[in-house]
Amino acid sequence: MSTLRQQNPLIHCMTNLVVTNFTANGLLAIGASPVMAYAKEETHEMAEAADALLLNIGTPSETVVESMIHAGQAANKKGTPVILDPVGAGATSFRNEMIARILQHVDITLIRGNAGEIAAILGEVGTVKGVDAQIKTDPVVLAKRAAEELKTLIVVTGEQDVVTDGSRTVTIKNGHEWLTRVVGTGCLLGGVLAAYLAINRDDKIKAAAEGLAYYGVAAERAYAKASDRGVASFQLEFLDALSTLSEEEAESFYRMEWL
Ligand SMILES: Nc1ncnc2c1ncn2[C@@H]1O[C@H](COP(=O)(O)OP(=O)(O)O)[C@@H](O)[C@H]1O
Ligand SMILES: Cc1ncsc1CCOP(=O)(O)O
Ligand SMILES: [Mg+2]
Repeated sequence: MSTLRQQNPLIHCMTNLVVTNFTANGLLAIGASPVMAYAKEETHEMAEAADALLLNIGTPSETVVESMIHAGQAANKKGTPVILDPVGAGATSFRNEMIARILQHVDITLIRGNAGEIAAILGEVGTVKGVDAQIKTDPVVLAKRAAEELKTLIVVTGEQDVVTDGSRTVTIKNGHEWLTRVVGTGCLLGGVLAAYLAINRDDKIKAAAEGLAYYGVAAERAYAKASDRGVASFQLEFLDALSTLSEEEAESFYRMEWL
Protein backbone atom coordinates (compact mmCIF):
# COMPACT_ATOMS: atom_id res chain seq x y z
CA MET A 1 0.00 0.00 0.00
CA SER A 2 3.01 2.30 0.25
CA THR A 3 2.55 3.33 -3.38
CA LEU A 4 -1.08 4.15 -2.83
CA ARG A 5 -0.22 6.10 0.30
CA GLN A 6 2.60 7.90 -1.49
CA GLN A 7 0.48 8.75 -4.51
CA ASN A 8 -2.59 9.65 -2.43
CA PRO A 9 -5.03 9.61 -5.38
CA LEU A 10 -8.06 11.91 -5.32
CA ILE A 11 -11.25 9.86 -5.69
CA HIS A 12 -14.37 11.74 -6.71
CA CYS A 13 -17.20 9.72 -5.19
CA MET A 14 -20.78 10.16 -6.32
CA THR A 15 -22.27 7.61 -4.01
CA ASN A 16 -25.40 6.88 -2.02
CA LEU A 17 -26.83 8.44 1.11
CA VAL A 18 -26.26 5.33 3.23
CA VAL A 19 -22.53 4.84 2.79
CA THR A 20 -21.03 8.29 2.28
CA ASN A 21 -19.20 8.58 5.59
CA PHE A 22 -18.02 4.97 5.62
CA THR A 23 -16.70 5.32 2.06
CA ALA A 24 -14.81 8.52 2.89
CA ASN A 25 -13.27 6.96 6.02
CA GLY A 26 -12.36 3.74 4.22
CA LEU A 27 -10.62 5.64 1.43
CA LEU A 28 -8.71 7.75 3.93
CA ALA A 29 -7.69 4.56 5.73
CA ILE A 30 -6.02 3.09 2.62
CA GLY A 31 -4.26 6.37 1.87
CA ALA A 32 -6.52 7.87 -0.81
CA SER A 33 -8.24 11.27 -0.70
CA PRO A 34 -12.02 11.08 -1.00
CA VAL A 35 -14.19 13.94 -2.17
CA MET A 36 -17.96 13.80 -2.53
CA ALA A 37 -19.52 16.27 -5.00
CA TYR A 38 -22.94 16.02 -6.62
CA ALA A 39 -24.09 19.38 -8.02
CA LYS A 40 -24.25 19.56 -11.80
CA GLU A 41 -22.62 22.99 -11.60
CA GLU A 42 -19.37 21.49 -10.26
CA THR A 43 -19.15 17.75 -10.97
CA HIS A 44 -17.35 18.14 -14.30
CA GLU A 45 -14.64 20.26 -12.64
CA MET A 46 -14.26 17.87 -9.73
CA ALA A 47 -14.08 14.89 -12.07
CA GLU A 48 -11.40 16.67 -14.12
CA ALA A 49 -9.32 17.20 -11.00
CA ALA A 50 -9.75 13.63 -9.74
CA ASP A 51 -7.59 10.56 -10.37
CA ALA A 52 -10.68 8.30 -10.53
CA LEU A 53 -14.44 8.69 -10.44
CA LEU A 54 -16.91 6.42 -8.62
CA LEU A 55 -20.54 6.36 -9.78
CA ASN A 56 -22.73 4.47 -7.29
CA ILE A 57 -26.48 4.51 -7.87
CA GLY A 58 -27.58 3.25 -4.45
CA THR A 59 -30.06 6.07 -3.81
CA PRO A 60 -30.68 7.36 -7.33
CA SER A 61 -32.52 10.45 -8.51
CA GLU A 62 -32.92 11.89 -12.00
CA THR A 63 -30.91 14.97 -10.98
CA VAL A 64 -27.97 13.08 -9.54
CA VAL A 65 -27.79 10.70 -12.47
CA GLU A 66 -27.72 13.68 -14.89
CA SER A 67 -24.89 15.04 -12.80
CA MET A 68 -23.10 11.68 -12.85
CA ILE A 69 -23.23 11.71 -16.64
CA HIS A 70 -21.62 15.17 -16.71
CA ALA A 71 -18.90 13.98 -14.37
CA GLY A 72 -18.40 10.75 -16.30
CA GLN A 73 -18.00 12.56 -19.60
CA ALA A 74 -15.46 14.96 -18.07
CA ALA A 75 -13.49 11.98 -16.71
CA ASN A 76 -13.67 10.24 -20.10
CA LYS A 77 -12.19 13.32 -21.82
CA LYS A 78 -9.17 13.11 -19.53
CA GLY A 79 -8.84 9.33 -19.66
CA THR A 80 -9.60 9.07 -15.94
CA PRO A 81 -10.94 5.66 -14.77
CA VAL A 82 -14.69 5.57 -14.09
CA ILE A 83 -16.07 2.83 -11.81
CA LEU A 84 -19.79 2.02 -11.78
CA ASP A 85 -21.50 0.29 -8.84
CA PRO A 86 -25.02 -0.61 -10.04
CA VAL A 87 -26.47 -0.94 -6.53
CA GLY A 88 -29.87 -2.63 -6.52
CA ALA A 89 -29.93 -3.21 -10.28
CA GLY A 90 -33.07 -5.15 -11.05
CA ALA A 91 -34.89 -3.96 -7.92
CA THR A 92 -36.90 -1.29 -9.76
CA SER A 93 -37.35 -0.30 -13.38
CA PHE A 94 -36.22 3.26 -12.52
CA ARG A 95 -32.85 1.92 -11.34
CA ASN A 96 -32.52 -0.14 -14.51
CA GLU A 97 -33.24 2.92 -16.64
CA MET A 98 -30.68 5.01 -14.75
CA ILE A 99 -27.99 2.35 -15.20
CA ALA A 100 -28.79 2.01 -18.90
CA ARG A 101 -28.59 5.79 -19.29
CA ILE A 102 -25.17 5.94 -17.63
CA LEU A 103 -23.88 3.05 -19.75
CA GLN A 104 -25.16 4.77 -22.89
CA HIS A 105 -23.47 8.10 -22.21
CA VAL A 106 -20.33 7.28 -20.21
CA ASP A 107 -17.42 5.04 -21.09
CA ILE A 108 -17.16 2.88 -17.94
CA THR A 109 -13.77 1.39 -17.04
CA LEU A 110 -15.03 -1.20 -14.54
CA ILE A 111 -18.40 -2.30 -13.19
CA ARG A 112 -18.42 -3.80 -9.68
CA GLY A 113 -21.52 -5.49 -8.35
CA ASN A 114 -22.77 -8.54 -6.53
CA ALA A 115 -23.89 -11.46 -8.68
CA GLY A 116 -27.56 -10.45 -8.55
CA GLU A 117 -26.83 -6.93 -9.77
CA ILE A 118 -24.58 -8.05 -12.62
CA ALA A 119 -27.15 -10.66 -13.72
CA ALA A 120 -29.87 -8.00 -13.62
CA ILE A 121 -27.89 -5.71 -15.93
CA LEU A 122 -27.81 -8.61 -18.38
CA GLY A 123 -31.61 -8.75 -18.26
CA GLU A 124 -32.22 -11.57 -15.78
CA VAL A 125 -35.15 -11.04 -13.41
CA GLY A 126 -35.59 -11.86 -9.73
CA THR A 127 -31.86 -11.80 -8.99
CA VAL A 128 -31.87 -9.21 -6.20
CA LYS A 129 -33.74 -8.49 -2.99
CA GLY A 130 -33.34 -4.76 -2.42
CA VAL A 131 -29.58 -4.34 -2.70
CA ASP A 132 -28.62 -7.96 -1.98
CA ALA A 133 -27.95 -10.82 -4.38
CA GLN A 134 -30.58 -13.54 -4.55
CA ILE A 135 -28.92 -15.96 -6.93
CA LYS A 136 -26.42 -18.76 -6.65
CA THR A 137 -24.74 -18.76 -10.01
CA ASP A 138 -21.22 -19.47 -11.22
CA PRO A 139 -19.61 -16.02 -10.85
CA VAL A 140 -16.92 -16.79 -13.42
CA VAL A 141 -19.45 -17.62 -16.14
CA LEU A 142 -21.56 -14.60 -15.19
CA ALA A 143 -18.61 -12.17 -15.11
CA LYS A 144 -17.30 -13.33 -18.49
CA ARG A 145 -20.73 -13.02 -20.09
CA ALA A 146 -21.10 -9.51 -18.66
CA ALA A 147 -17.64 -8.44 -19.84
CA GLU A 148 -18.38 -9.66 -23.36
CA GLU A 149 -21.81 -8.05 -23.56
CA LEU A 150 -20.94 -4.77 -21.87
CA LYS A 151 -17.41 -4.53 -23.28
CA THR A 152 -15.85 -3.42 -20.02
CA LEU A 153 -14.01 -4.87 -17.04
CA ILE A 154 -16.34 -6.69 -14.67
CA VAL A 155 -15.93 -7.47 -11.00
CA VAL A 156 -18.50 -9.84 -9.50
CA THR A 157 -18.19 -10.05 -5.71
CA GLY A 158 -19.43 -12.62 -3.23
CA GLU A 159 -17.91 -15.57 -1.40
CA GLN A 160 -15.44 -15.61 -4.29
CA ASP A 161 -14.64 -12.47 -6.29
CA VAL A 162 -13.98 -12.52 -10.03
CA VAL A 163 -12.32 -9.95 -12.29
CA THR A 164 -12.41 -10.36 -16.05
CA ASP A 165 -12.31 -8.54 -19.34
CA GLY A 166 -13.84 -11.59 -21.02
CA SER A 167 -10.52 -13.22 -21.88
CA ARG A 168 -8.20 -12.71 -18.87
CA THR A 169 -9.86 -13.85 -15.65
CA VAL A 170 -8.73 -13.97 -12.04
CA THR A 171 -10.56 -15.22 -8.93
CA ILE A 172 -9.97 -14.06 -5.36
CA LYS A 173 -11.05 -16.13 -2.39
CA ASN A 174 -10.18 -13.75 0.44
CA GLY A 175 -12.77 -12.00 2.59
CA HIS A 176 -15.21 -12.93 5.30
CA GLU A 177 -18.95 -13.52 5.42
CA TRP A 178 -19.29 -10.77 8.05
CA LEU A 179 -18.63 -8.26 5.25
CA THR A 180 -22.25 -8.91 4.26
CA ARG A 181 -23.46 -8.01 7.75
CA VAL A 182 -22.11 -4.45 7.66
CA VAL A 183 -23.72 -2.03 5.26
CA GLY A 184 -21.53 -0.32 2.70
CA THR A 185 -18.72 -2.83 2.31
CA GLY A 186 -19.59 -3.38 -1.35
CA CYS A 187 -19.88 0.36 -1.90
CA LEU A 188 -16.57 1.14 -0.17
CA LEU A 189 -14.99 -1.60 -2.27
CA GLY A 190 -16.02 0.34 -5.40
CA GLY A 191 -14.06 3.31 -4.04
CA VAL A 192 -11.07 1.13 -3.18
CA LEU A 193 -11.05 -0.32 -6.70
CA ALA A 194 -11.20 3.24 -8.06
CA ALA A 195 -8.09 4.05 -6.01
CA TYR A 196 -6.25 0.95 -7.25
CA LEU A 197 -7.10 1.77 -10.88
CA ALA A 198 -6.08 5.40 -10.35
CA ILE A 199 -2.52 4.44 -9.47
CA ASN A 200 -2.12 1.49 -11.86
CA ARG A 201 -3.51 2.20 -15.29
CA ASP A 202 -1.32 -0.25 -17.24
CA ASP A 203 -2.71 -3.56 -15.99
CA LYS A 204 -6.20 -2.83 -14.73
CA ILE A 205 -7.18 -6.46 -14.15
CA LYS A 206 -4.14 -7.05 -11.94
CA ALA A 207 -4.75 -3.77 -10.11
CA ALA A 208 -8.38 -4.71 -9.42
CA ALA A 209 -7.42 -8.22 -8.30
CA GLU A 210 -4.85 -6.82 -5.87
CA GLY A 211 -7.40 -4.36 -4.49
CA LEU A 212 -9.91 -7.18 -3.95
CA ALA A 213 -7.37 -9.46 -2.29
CA TYR A 214 -6.05 -6.71 -0.02
CA TYR A 215 -9.62 -5.80 1.00
CA GLY A 216 -10.41 -9.45 1.72
CA VAL A 217 -7.32 -9.97 3.87
CA ALA A 218 -8.17 -6.81 5.85
CA ALA A 219 -11.62 -8.33 6.51
CA GLU A 220 -10.06 -11.62 7.64
CA ARG A 221 -7.84 -9.75 10.08
CA ALA A 222 -10.82 -7.74 11.37
CA TYR A 223 -12.86 -10.90 11.93
CA ALA A 224 -10.01 -12.50 13.87
CA LYS A 225 -10.05 -9.53 16.24
CA ALA A 226 -13.82 -8.92 16.50
CA SER A 227 -15.43 -12.37 16.25
CA ASP A 228 -16.13 -12.65 19.98
CA ARG A 229 -17.77 -9.19 20.03
CA GLY A 230 -19.99 -8.53 17.02
CA VAL A 231 -20.48 -6.72 13.75
CA ALA A 232 -20.11 -3.17 15.08
CA SER A 233 -16.65 -4.07 16.39
CA PHE A 234 -15.95 -5.82 13.08
CA GLN A 235 -16.70 -2.59 11.21
CA LEU A 236 -14.25 -0.65 13.39
CA GLU A 237 -11.59 -3.37 13.21
CA PHE A 238 -12.03 -3.43 9.43
CA LEU A 239 -11.27 0.30 9.15
CA ASP A 240 -8.32 -0.21 11.51
CA ALA A 241 -7.04 -3.06 9.33
CA LEU A 242 -7.36 -0.95 6.17
CA SER A 243 -5.29 1.75 7.83
CA THR A 244 -2.58 -0.44 9.40
CA LEU A 245 -2.16 -3.48 7.15
CA SER A 246 0.57 -2.99 4.57
CA GLU A 247 0.25 -4.61 1.14
CA GLU A 248 3.55 -6.35 1.82
CA GLU A 249 2.10 -7.96 4.96
CA ALA A 250 -1.19 -8.83 3.28
CA GLU A 251 0.33 -10.29 0.12
CA SER A 252 1.32 -13.67 1.58
CA PHE A 253 -2.36 -14.28 2.43
CA TYR A 254 -3.73 -13.51 -1.06
CA ARG A 255 -5.78 -16.41 -2.46
CA MET A 256 -5.71 -15.29 -6.06
CA GLU A 257 -5.89 -17.62 -9.04
CA TRP A 258 -5.49 -16.73 -12.72
CA LEU A 259 -7.72 -18.96 -14.87
N1 LIG B 1 -19.75 -15.15 1.74
C1 LIG B 1 -18.70 -14.32 1.70
N2 LIG B 1 -17.50 -14.71 2.16
C2 LIG B 1 -16.44 -13.87 2.11
N3 LIG B 1 -16.47 -12.60 1.61
C3 LIG B 1 -17.64 -12.18 1.12
C4 LIG B 1 -18.81 -12.99 1.13
N4 LIG B 1 -19.82 -12.30 0.56
C5 LIG B 1 -19.31 -11.09 0.21
N5 LIG B 1 -18.00 -11.02 0.54
C6 LIG B 1 -17.11 -9.87 0.35
O1 LIG B 1 -17.83 -8.73 0.77
C7 LIG B 1 -17.47 -7.58 -0.02
C8 LIG B 1 -18.74 -6.96 -0.60
O2 LIG B 1 -19.25 -7.84 -1.56
P1 LIG B 1 -20.80 -8.09 -1.78
O3 LIG B 1 -21.46 -8.48 -0.50
O4 LIG B 1 -20.93 -9.05 -2.92
O5 LIG B 1 -21.26 -6.66 -2.26
P2 LIG B 1 -22.58 -5.85 -1.97
O6 LIG B 1 -22.42 -5.35 -0.56
O7 LIG B 1 -22.59 -4.77 -2.97
O8 LIG B 1 -23.73 -6.82 -2.11
C9 LIG B 1 -16.48 -8.11 -1.06
O9 LIG B 1 -15.17 -7.84 -0.60
C10 LIG B 1 -16.72 -9.62 -1.10
O10 LIG B 1 -15.57 -10.33 -1.43
C1 LIG C 1 -28.94 -0.40 2.07
C2 LIG C 1 -28.84 0.48 0.89
N1 LIG C 1 -29.96 0.99 0.30
C3 LIG C 1 -29.68 1.77 -0.73
S1 LIG C 1 -28.05 1.95 -1.01
C4 LIG C 1 -27.65 0.91 0.28
C5 LIG C 1 -26.26 0.60 0.66
C6 LIG C 1 -25.79 -0.69 0.03
O1 LIG C 1 -24.44 -0.89 0.36
P1 LIG C 1 -23.67 -2.25 0.10
O2 LIG C 1 -24.15 -2.77 -1.21
O3 LIG C 1 -22.25 -1.87 0.04
O4 LIG C 1 -23.98 -3.14 1.25
MG1 LIG D 1 -23.75 -3.14 -3.24
